[in-house]
Amino acid sequence: MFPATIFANFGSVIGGLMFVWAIFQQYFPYELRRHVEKYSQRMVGYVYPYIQITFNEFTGERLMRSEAYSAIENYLSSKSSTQAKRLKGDIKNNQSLVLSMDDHEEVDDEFKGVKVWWASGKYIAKQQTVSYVPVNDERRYYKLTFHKWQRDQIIGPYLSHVLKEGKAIRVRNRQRKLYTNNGSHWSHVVFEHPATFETLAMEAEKKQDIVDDLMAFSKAEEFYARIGRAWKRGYLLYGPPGTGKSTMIAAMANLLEYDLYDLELTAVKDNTELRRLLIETSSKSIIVIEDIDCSLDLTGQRKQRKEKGEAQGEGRDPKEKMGKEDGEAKPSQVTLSGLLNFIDGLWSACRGERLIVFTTNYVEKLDAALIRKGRMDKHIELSYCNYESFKVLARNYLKLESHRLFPEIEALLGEVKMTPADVAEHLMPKKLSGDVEICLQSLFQALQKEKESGGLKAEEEAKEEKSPSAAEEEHDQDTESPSSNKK
Ligand SMILES: Nc1ncnc2c1ncn2[C@@H]1O[C@H](COP(=O)(O)OP(=O)(O)OP(=O)(O)O)[C@@H](O)[C@H]1O
Repeated sequence: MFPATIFANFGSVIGGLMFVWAIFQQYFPYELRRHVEKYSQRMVGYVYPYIQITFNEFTGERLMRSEAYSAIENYLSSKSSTQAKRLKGDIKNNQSLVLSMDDHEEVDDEFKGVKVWWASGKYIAKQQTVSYVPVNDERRYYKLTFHKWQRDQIIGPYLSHVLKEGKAIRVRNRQRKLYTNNGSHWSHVVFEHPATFETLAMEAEKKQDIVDDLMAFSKAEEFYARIGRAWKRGYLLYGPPGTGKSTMIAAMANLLEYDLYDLELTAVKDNTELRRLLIETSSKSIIVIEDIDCSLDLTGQRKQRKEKGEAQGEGRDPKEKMGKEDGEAKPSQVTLSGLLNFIDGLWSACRGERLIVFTTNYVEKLDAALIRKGRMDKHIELSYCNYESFKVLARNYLKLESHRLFPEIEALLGEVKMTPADVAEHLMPKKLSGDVEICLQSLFQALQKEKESGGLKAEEEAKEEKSPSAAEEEHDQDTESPSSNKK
């Protein structure tokens, strides 16, 4: 038979079937049609060896965007860019180009030796009866097809793998945020601090220990679930102003790719407001309470806002640093017990991983209840610049590994207390062309001047030996469980 004849016959058969279907739809009652559809689908089911699952973009009565659909979209984006012929491109978070497969495309995937197929599609939804705004009624979906023999493998492990991976990709691609509370509300800006653990001036071993701890925490979801504890960890960073506490927090956020919530306790009205603010924080975040000693006093009462600057002593005023306005002094209402109750109770009930970080310049002022084990799991001391930290700064600022002045600077740093912030100030080139010699000379002279003006470490240590402070006694015991407060 000629192909033309075949096409003619085929066309007339299709035409005939369509005619019968149209008549059937028009003259037979809905109930009968439903039965015919049901049984014909069952018949197909007996011979069709595949299972299909559809994931619609919008679900529920209020047509919320489905989380599963977004996760699948993220999961498929890398496969789409290598397999699909027609792609859609979009810029997400103002930064990265995200590709996904266009409608009616298909990609395949493999999971533990089992092959599956994903197809994208769309259909036009029925018009809503009342609509004052133009409605885009195209509804998209992904359809997953797999062999029915693999039902258990795909519906269980494969789908949870897809959802988990898809969510992880979204977290990696998202633009991270720095939240600050203006009274009872969080407002945010994009968080783009460049600090990393590589650029942080600190002893290599201590740094590695912190990085390992953070990484272990971020991967410990199953562990926390097994032992029945909330996936939370508390850090206390203490040390003089300018030793890098804020820089370390930024490095932590960059390492874990978490958001930052900078909680200004003195701007919070009472415990109820505090609770609300903390509950509003999202998963994968670091909640920071800076200068905790200035926000809560030892009796557990919050200090008045005016007092905070005064209590700061030699430290810089954190309000100044965060660019916050100074308000009028208000009666204190946020209490230490309010904060502790939250850390122990409600906060634990919030799903997802969170770190809480307290910083202080005066660890000895803190209440024992606040920093006891279980609340603050890790205590990290940031201290004056030593030679190892100086070498990190010299590498960062001057791209220097060695120099004839290094031995003299090493000797001086052993004798003089200078913060990494001050050392960094000297190493900051005055001109962009950066004269290494000028910077090192400037630091060398400053250290010498400091030594001559009596800032000798040895002298101070000798004095401290005569009357050891409560803080140091504690610190000697164990940096993992530092000072309880000696009132
Ligand atoms: N350990 C460090 N490593 C690298 N840079 C540092 C370090 N410490 C301080 N700096 C530099 O000094 C500046 C001030 O440091 P930072 O604000 O982190 O200190 P801080 O201990 O948080 O001070 P404060 O107690 O006053 O809040 C930083 O912007 C950074 O450039």
